[in-house]
Amino acid sequence: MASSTLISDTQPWKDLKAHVDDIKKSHLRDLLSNEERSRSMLVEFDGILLDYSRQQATLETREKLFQLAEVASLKQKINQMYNGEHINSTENRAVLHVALRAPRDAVIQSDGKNVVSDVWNVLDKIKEFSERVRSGSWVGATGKELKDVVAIGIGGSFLGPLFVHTALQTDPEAIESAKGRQLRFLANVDPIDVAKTIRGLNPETTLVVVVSKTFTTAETMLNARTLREWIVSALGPSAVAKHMVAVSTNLALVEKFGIDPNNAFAFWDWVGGRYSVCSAVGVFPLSLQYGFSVIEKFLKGANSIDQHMYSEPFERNIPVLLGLLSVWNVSFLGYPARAILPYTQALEKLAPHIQQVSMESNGKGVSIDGVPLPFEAGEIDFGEPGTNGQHSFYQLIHQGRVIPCDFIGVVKSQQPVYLKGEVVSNHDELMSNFFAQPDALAYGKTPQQLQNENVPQHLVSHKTFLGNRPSVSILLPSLNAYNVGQLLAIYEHRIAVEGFIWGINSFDQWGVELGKSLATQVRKQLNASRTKGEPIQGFNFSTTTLITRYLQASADVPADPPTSLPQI
Ligand SMILES: O=P(O)(O)OC[C@H]1O[C@](O)(CO)[C@@H](O)[C@@H]1O
Repeated sequence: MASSTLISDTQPWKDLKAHVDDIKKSHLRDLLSNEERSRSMLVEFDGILLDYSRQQATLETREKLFQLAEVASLKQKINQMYNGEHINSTENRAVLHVALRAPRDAVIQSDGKNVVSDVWNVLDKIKEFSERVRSGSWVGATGKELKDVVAIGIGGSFLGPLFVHTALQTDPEAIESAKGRQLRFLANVDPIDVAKTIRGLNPETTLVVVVSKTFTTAETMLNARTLREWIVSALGPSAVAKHMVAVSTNLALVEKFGIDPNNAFAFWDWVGGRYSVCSAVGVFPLSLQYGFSVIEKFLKGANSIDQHMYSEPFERNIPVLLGLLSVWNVSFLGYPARAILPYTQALEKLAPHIQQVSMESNGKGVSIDGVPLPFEAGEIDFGEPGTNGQHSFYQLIHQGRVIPCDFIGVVKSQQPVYLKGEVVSNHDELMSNFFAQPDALAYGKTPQQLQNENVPQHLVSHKTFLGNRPSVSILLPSLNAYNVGQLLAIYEHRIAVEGFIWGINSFDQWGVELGKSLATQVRKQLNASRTKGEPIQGFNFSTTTLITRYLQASADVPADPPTSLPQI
């Protein structure tokens, strides 16, 4: 396929379009009665079991998707990514988050340089520094141990680390290694978030980590200045050297801010913000909390999937299969959303993280060559852990819109509970739902079944479930640092596969810029109005009215307010 050809102009795309009618004629109820088909839709790798037999797809669909992958040059694109080619063409950057979790002796080149040695130099520095803090040999300005860490960052400099932290909080090994320590995150510029984050913390025992790839993000920098003020007002200006450290690709700005670059942990422009959890962005704050050895297992888990993605034939390649099926659901069956439904509370921050990775990566309107797409790319991701979600939005999933679901279950609970007299453990109860829901969605319930159950006629249509609603089931052996790394990499690669097929650039994010620059204009006018009484100008009637109302109603805010730190 010529590089400027849209994927939708290719024969395999057209074949899949034509195939939709055949698929829509069959019901999952019937497809699932074919055991041979179901068997061939099970894939196992390194303890993970993927079952995609509840997709509205046959073996013929799969074959056609492989033909689409072929014409989209999927294998070549994966290789280009792993070989450090500048596949993020609009920013002229390589995309090498796989290098962040490669073993020490691996060789991954970018621009003629083996980046793995740079990665391990930073990992060694993280290990050394975090051990000093954890052992109490690095202390605060008043000689007290730094037991509490606040990581300031937003978007990719927040969501991934929060997801991993939340997952590890229930892992016995991680709990043990985090005893007596606290890790908190500060993302939103809302002063309420600042107040909540520092509530109950003592600056004397707190280490603040400013995490920002660019070190220019407005929210992060304002929060960093606020917490610097919190430290300085309690301990004096010299305390910054002991209480503030940074993670960034922009060490010059780190220094300008007043943080010693020796206490900064670098990463590189070939790491996209939303793909940065395996860089110092995640590894540093998480190592402070759990110790480097726990976080190294997380990196090893991600690396296991990186190797699988690179070398496994597509028929058994978990991220490739998932990516192709997502394209099938979105672009052919017309289901634009996906629900991420982990049946473990430990993964409650998986969906928020994947929202960014997926929607910032694939929410694009043009091809990588800048040609408007004649189809809609990207997926709307949302989710909640089961069973909570069942009591929230599952009604819509069962009887309203068709939303392909990812069910994620864990064989061994990290915190099993067995109550005397109960028939099943709490974990069995949870997993009963994990096994039941996909079949409820797939089979549904027919009017005939309801009539056989003597349901009154006027309720039959209300109680009917059409079924034929697709899902995948992913079963993990347990949930520890290693498995969390595997799961992260599966989603990262699946999203890349979707983008490679759609022929878009999954690694830039120009769509976040417009709102940011408009906010700058508003900020300037708020300032000019408050300090010089200038009228609001240059906006439409609606925006002018809203801003003016805001200014009038908050007129008691002094033009040059005294410094105050939020307190709740
Ligand atoms: O790490 P930084 O540079 O502060 O950026 C934070 C986030 O902001 C974004 O640019 C979106 O606004 C994300 O892509 C990024 O993860």
